[in-house]
Formats: sequence, structure tokens, C-alpha cells
Amino acid sequence: MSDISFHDLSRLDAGQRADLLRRAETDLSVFIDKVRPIIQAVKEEGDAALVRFAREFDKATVSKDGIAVTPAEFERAFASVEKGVIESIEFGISNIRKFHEEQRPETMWMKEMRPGVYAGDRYTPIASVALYVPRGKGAFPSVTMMTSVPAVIAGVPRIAIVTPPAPDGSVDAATLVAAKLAGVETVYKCGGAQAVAAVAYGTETVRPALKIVGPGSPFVVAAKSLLSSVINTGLPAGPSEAIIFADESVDGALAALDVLIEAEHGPDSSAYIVTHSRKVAEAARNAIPGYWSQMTEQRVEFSRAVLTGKRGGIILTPSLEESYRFINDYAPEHLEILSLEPFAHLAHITEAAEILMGPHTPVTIANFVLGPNAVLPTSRWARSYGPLSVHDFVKRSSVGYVTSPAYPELAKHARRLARYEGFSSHENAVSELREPYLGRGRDTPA
Ligand SMILES: NC(=O)c1ccc[n+]([C@@H]2O[C@H](COP(=O)([O-])OP(=O)(O)OC[C@H]3O[C@@H](n4cnc5c(N)ncnc54)[C@H](O)[C@@H]3O)[C@@H](O)[C@H]2O)c1
Ligand SMILES: N[C@H](CO)Cc1c[nH]c[nH+]1
Ligand SMILES: [Zn+2]
Repeated sequence: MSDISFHDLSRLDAGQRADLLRRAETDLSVFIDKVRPIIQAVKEEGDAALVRFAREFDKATVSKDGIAVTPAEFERAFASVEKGVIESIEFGISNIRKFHEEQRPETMWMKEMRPGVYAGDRYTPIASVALYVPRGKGAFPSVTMMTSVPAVIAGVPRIAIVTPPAPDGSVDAATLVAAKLAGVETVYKCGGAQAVAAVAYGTETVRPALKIVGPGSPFVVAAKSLLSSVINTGLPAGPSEAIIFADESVDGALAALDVLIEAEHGPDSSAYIVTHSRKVAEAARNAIPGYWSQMTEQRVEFSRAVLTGKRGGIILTPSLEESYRFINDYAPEHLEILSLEPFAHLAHITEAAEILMGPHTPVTIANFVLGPNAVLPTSRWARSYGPLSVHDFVKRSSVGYVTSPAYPELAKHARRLARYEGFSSHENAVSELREPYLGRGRDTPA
């Protein structure tokens, strides 16, 4: 018998069930208190604070003039990364690019809403965006691909990556390779809350950006929440989490194999197997220790903390319907539907950021090379946010054009509403004061 947390949903009261929905970032207050002074220091001291925090939190020596990655560092990275890894980065980028090209909105559309009245949307890239690539409990060239590719497709003119330095002051080599292959060549060596503050306020080296996207530890999530009135912080992507839903058509051992994927990210991750089959649940529970013997010590430590703790384990539900209900309440970042008939379950799931179907689509494949974005909302934010996409890197302006013949009718209705709302200038603007312009101008858009 293993010490994996095992929850029989039918025996839990409402409070205990609600506890299962909690994530590491459900209560950010501890992290907020820690990052507030970091943010203030970066605002006041700029590069000097980045150098100091690199030493304190990353044990890294980075000089002020070494914060920006140089072309020589990119070259060294290409020389040091194994050819096979570069090939896989290229493979991943090509799928991610293919997927995200589909999301590229047309530059502008306009329809004739009624005779002589035209309206539509125009999309333009955000002028400057920062991409956060984590590096605490792992290196993330995959996050570099997932954030850079859609930003480049969107046509963002100024893209910069921020990422924590290693103790030797370098940026992870494969991250630099992925950045360059995706089309991003500005990389700053700073991570955590100090990186979010740097791109929000700017420093001597780091140029401020209008938006920051990318996942991170609760320190990053807390910094984003504090700075959300200074910089657009995009979708909330914190510690990785997954639900592996399994029905009786699969072996519980496969669910065990897959629940370990996201459980190994860190002790702050969350990962559950959800099943209504006691046989699947028991088989999964028995199989997990065997997989631990095939993992590195650090990843065993992380996944054990998750699966034996309060944010992971096995949830046995009383019925298939209760499994769906729990999954929708939980709103996971990643959901695997482990079934030989996964599409039979799909219609019942409405709240999940990523839904991976069947036994050949494990989270690993989607994390790296499937094509859809693996930067996803966590902590139940999947109920109102979707995955990172090209749309995160563009903004929309609406465009309207009223022709002279169409104007009087619209003016009549607008005038009435302006008067009702008590806005006299609004009303005057659609009164006879405008008449000198009637009959002038184009009768169709350009
Ligand atoms: N949701 C997603 O789409 C997604 C995708 C990939 C990764 N992730 C998650 O992103 C997270 C990345 O976290 P990470 O830790 O690996 O890297 P990270 O870069 O987010 O965090 C490391 C940084 O945190 C800061 N930090 C560490 N300890 C601190 C302290 N005591 N006080 C203040 N700051 C401190 C440091 O500046 C350090 O550089 C993981 O939890 C992973 O699961 C999520
Ligand atoms: N699981 C992460 C998103 O939550 C993505 C990732 C990258 N590398 C490994 N995993
Ligand atoms: Zn992962």
C-alpha cells in the first residue's frame, strides 16, 4: 500500500470537496508580501536591483552590462546544444507555427450593417511584449517556443524574453536556441518578480513593455497581480496542474504514468487521477511507486510531495457524472481523457484549458510538440481564460463608416438616446449643426 492521497468523493463533505479545488496560488498573500519590496527596489534602482536579486535568488553573478544576452552568447548556445535537441526544437516550432498561423486574424473586416452603414474590426500587433520563460525547477525551451511563435506570427515589433540566469550567469542554451529559431533575439537575464517589475517600469538595460505573458512560479504570479495596473499581465499561468480522467476501458497504470507528468514540475503543482472505477483507482495507486523507481531523485521528491499531499492523488467518484462534475468544478489546466472512446466524454467537459484525447495524446506531447499552446491558465482560471494564442499579441480596434445617405436615420436614433442619457454635446453633434456636410464624402469605404 502506498501513501498516495486517496479521496473517496462520496465520503467527503462540501468543505473537504472544496479543499480539493485549491492550488498553490489560491492564496497569494504570502507571495505578495515577499515580492512587494522586490518590485519597489527595481522601480527605484533599476539594473542594480536586478544584479542584486540575481545574486540573492538565482545565486548568479550578472553584471549590469551583462543583463542583455549578446550575439556571442547565442552563438555559444548553438554550439553547445546537442544536434538532436535542436532538431526537436525545430520540429516543435514547425507544429506550433502551423497551429498558430490558423489563429492569425485578418487585418481588417468591414460589413455593410444596413444600407450605407459600414462597420468592422481591425487588428494590429501590440507594440512591445515581454515573454517570461521560467528557470527555477527546470529549463524551458518549450515555453520559449510557445510564447515566441505566436508573438512573431502576430507581428509584434518589439519582443523580449526575460528569464532567470543560471549560477554561472548564463541563460539556458536551448532557450536561446529556441528563441532565435522562433525569431526572438532580445533576451534579458532576470527572473521572478524582479523581471516582471523590470519590464513594467523599465531599467537602464531593460526596455519597458506593454504586456508580459508566460508562466511562472507563485512569485511571478504575485508580481503580475501587483503590477496589473502598470502592465497588461495576460492570462494567469502559475504552477502546472493536470487531471487525468480515466474510465474502465484503460488500465489504471496508464493513468498513474500520466499523473506523474505534471506532478513532477514542483511541490507547488497539482495533479489528480479522477475515475469512477475502483479497479482503475486501485491499479493506479499500486503503479505509482514503480514509476518513481524510474525517475530522478528531484522529480520523485516533487511528485511525491504533490501526490501524497493536499494538492494531488487519486479521486474516486461515485459515478461517471460525478467525475464530469468534479472536473468542471476543478477547471484544470491540462486534462487527459484516458479512454478508448474519448470523444464520448468530450461533450460533458466544459471547463478545462487543454483537453487531450485518448491513450496516445499524453500531456508530454502537448507540452512540447503537438502544436496548441502549452501556456495555459491555472488555478481555475480556465473557467474564463483560454490558452495563450496569437490573439494575446494583437489588439482590436473597431472601425465604422456612415455614408451621407445613411446618416439621417442613425442620427435620429442616436439623438433620442443622447437626450435620454442627458448628454447635450452628444445630442448637438447629431443635430442640424452637422447639415453642411450632408451629401459629401464617399458612398462606400475606400
Ligand atoms: N501554466 C503554464 O502554462 C505553465 C507552463 C510551464 C511551466 N509552468 C510552471 O511555471 C513554474 C515555473 O516556476 P520555476 O520556479 O520553475 O521558475 P520561475 O522562473 O517562475 O521562478 C524562479 C524565480 O523565482 C524567484 N524566487 C525564487 N525563490 C524566491 C524567493 N524566496 N523570494 C522571491 N523570489 C524568489 C527567483 O527570482 C527565481 O528566478 C512551475 O511551477 C511550472 O510548473 C506553468
Ligand atoms: N506543463 C507545462 C505547462 O503547464 C509545460 C511544460 C514545459 N515543459 C514541461 N512542461
Ligand atoms: Zn509539463
